[in-house]
Amino acid sequence: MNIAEQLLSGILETLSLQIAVIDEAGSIIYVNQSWRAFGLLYGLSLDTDWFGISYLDICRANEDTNQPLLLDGIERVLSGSIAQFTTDYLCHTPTQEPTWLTLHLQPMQTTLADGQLFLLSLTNITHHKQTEDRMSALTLTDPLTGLANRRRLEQFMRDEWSRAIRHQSSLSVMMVDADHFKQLNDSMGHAAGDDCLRQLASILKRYSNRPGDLAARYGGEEFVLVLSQTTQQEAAKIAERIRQKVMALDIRFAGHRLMTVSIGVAALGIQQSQSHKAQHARNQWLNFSEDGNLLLEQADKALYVAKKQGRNRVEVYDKHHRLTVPLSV
Ligand SMILES: Nc1nc2c(ncn2[C@@H]2O[C@H](COP(=O)(O)OP(=O)(O)OP(=O)(O)O)[C@@H](O)[C@H]2O)c(=O)[nH]1
Repeated sequence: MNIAEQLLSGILETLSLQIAVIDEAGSIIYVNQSWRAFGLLYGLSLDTDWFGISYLDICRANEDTNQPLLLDGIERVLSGSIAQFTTDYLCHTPTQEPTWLTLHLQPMQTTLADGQLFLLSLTNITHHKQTEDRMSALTLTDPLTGLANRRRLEQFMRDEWSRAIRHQSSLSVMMVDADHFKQLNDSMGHAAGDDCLRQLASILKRYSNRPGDLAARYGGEEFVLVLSQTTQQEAAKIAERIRQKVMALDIRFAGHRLMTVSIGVAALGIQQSQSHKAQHARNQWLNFSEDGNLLLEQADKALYVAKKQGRNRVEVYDKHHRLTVPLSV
């Protein structure tokens, strides 16, 4: 080997990137040190002879890579129908935490072999994925209380609304608003006000344990609790318990005023029917399924009534006007 060749070989063997060179049939011609080291995680030795093994067969034999999209991408590059292919996949090795890998394949510019050669690289992107997950959790969380923020709530409502209609199950939401909070802030100070909001949030968190439940900060001193598979009556009972738990915090301000909340409850009712008319109406509702906001608006109207009626109370959206989706069975 001359100096340039030694240098090149040194670079390839030192790279953390896993590299393989494959031919038009997908057979491996070369793998670097990182590729061999990754093989250790599957119980292979560093001396494993990779030469001549079909990379396509390796992919087909592994659950993580036996995906139509991935195999199709590789085959299309090898046949020359696309110039290059990149995809991310989650790799479960038998011996370590799942690893996110980016697979990239493209033809090489070389005259070494009779046919075309291709450079295949696998880059570990687990660290980037974890950062991405942390960032997206941050953008969906309210920093003061740790509850979901409004953006997360909107996503969640859309999903739960269409799930409730599809599965013909009930869905309740409640809007919880601290009473006279401006006065509380004025008499106790903003920092103490923040602490009260955190205590209120932790009560709501306790009532949102199932996967279909969510406690969110809607804004300011207003919160929303979404309860899947919960009827209007059940939600009203929970709302009443929450109201009492807030009183039991025994937070006093402006002389002797007790911190309380007003709560508005609204629920999606289900009316089961086999009629053609009901089927038609159901399809119309399904088309309407992005509109979980309707329930929030109704809970907000009920909350307005609770405030008007003197605060520290639970109001349920008028049951004669509540949303009733006709569903076929
Ligand atoms: N400490 C604190 N206060 C907040 C926060 N967000 C909103 N607020 C305060 O909450 C108060 C809400 O006031 P209003 O909308 O008048 O409502 P209220 O005084 O609770 O009156 P009612 O809702 O009618 O009982 C305002 O003074 C806001 O400054 C926050 O993050 N921390």
